[in-house]
Amino acid sequence: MLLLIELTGVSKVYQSKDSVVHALRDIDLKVEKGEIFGIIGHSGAGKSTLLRCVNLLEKPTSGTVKVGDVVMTGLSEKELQERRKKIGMIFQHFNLLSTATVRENIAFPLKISKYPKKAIKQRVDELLELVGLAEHGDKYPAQLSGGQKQRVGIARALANDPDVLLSDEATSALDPQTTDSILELLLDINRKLGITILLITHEMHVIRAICDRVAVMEQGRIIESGEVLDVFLNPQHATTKEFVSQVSEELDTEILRSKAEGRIVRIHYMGEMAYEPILYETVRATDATFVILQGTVSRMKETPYGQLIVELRGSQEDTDQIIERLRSRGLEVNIIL
Ligand SMILES: Nc1ncnc2c1ncn2[C@@H]1O[C@H](COP(=O)(O)OP(=O)(O)OP(=O)(O)O)[C@@H](O)[C@H]1O
Repeated sequence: MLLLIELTGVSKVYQSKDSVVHALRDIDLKVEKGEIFGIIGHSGAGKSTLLRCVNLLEKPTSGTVKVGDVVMTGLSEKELQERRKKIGMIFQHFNLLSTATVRENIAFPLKISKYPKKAIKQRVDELLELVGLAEHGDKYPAQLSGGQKQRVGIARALANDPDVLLSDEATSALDPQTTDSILELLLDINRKLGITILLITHEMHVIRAICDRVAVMEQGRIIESGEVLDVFLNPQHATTKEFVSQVSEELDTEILRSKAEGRIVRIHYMGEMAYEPILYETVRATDATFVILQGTVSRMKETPYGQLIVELRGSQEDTDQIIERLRSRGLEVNIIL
């Protein structure tokens, strides 16, 4: 895989008269070309600072930032301005010009890049079509819904045909339904244009919906990172577990404990895996029985992903054997009780 963004040993210290804030501490991050990479963390973890260090809107105190072949931290201000044209950015509050129409907002970066006038109109038409706003070009931002405003933001960010899109909490100001439609648009853009997306969020839902890999930040550090599925199935750090629980079914272990006669396990399955026959066959080979206590199906990006909470009733030996066999058939099994 080709690396598109590479941060090495990046630190950022904000220093004022009476305080020193270590916003980023020795960050190493590699984002591959074509992937959607998510950074999640609580408020103050350093996400915005990290994102803004990628296009050098924020200058790292130390470390290097490379985007494509270009060492961003080695560029002059003029060179930076040029390189930034190929790094689009979208924002939580859209940052649109309120006195300009949708078309004018989208045309803005093209004018700065000295696009020929005729080509601008055509490019804006293409972008309006891409983000689903073909009918709204002559409106002003105040006449649009939040989701539509973000679509304008996305069109503007894509105007100069960037290789990277940085997304700073792009869906945080939107309701859940609108959030999903914007996430779908980002996924669509990633697929159609092959554009690499680096996004920051405090919502695990966003990570699960569209990201390939995720990094968890806390106090200026990356505390955990990996493929989204691996992090979901095996969160290591307490903060990661907390984020994962945002999108997991809550289990009332007290109730389970009082009702259960046997051992309770959580089985995760992915894609079209036919878990029920596997479970049935595996249990049938022993003297044990099972009861399904809870089952959910959701999506991880576009792959169906489910969890099944099962009570295994039988001897320790039988239930051990069942768990081992399920695991050997590729299912992820966690023992809850
Ligand atoms: N310009 C600045 N001057 C001084 N301190 C700053 C500045 N920008 C950010 N910080 C501090 O750096 C730390 C990281 O902030 P940052 O905004 O990157 O976090 P975040 O994870 O994006 O949080 P949020 O989601 O609240 O924006 C915080 O303690 C913040 O107060």
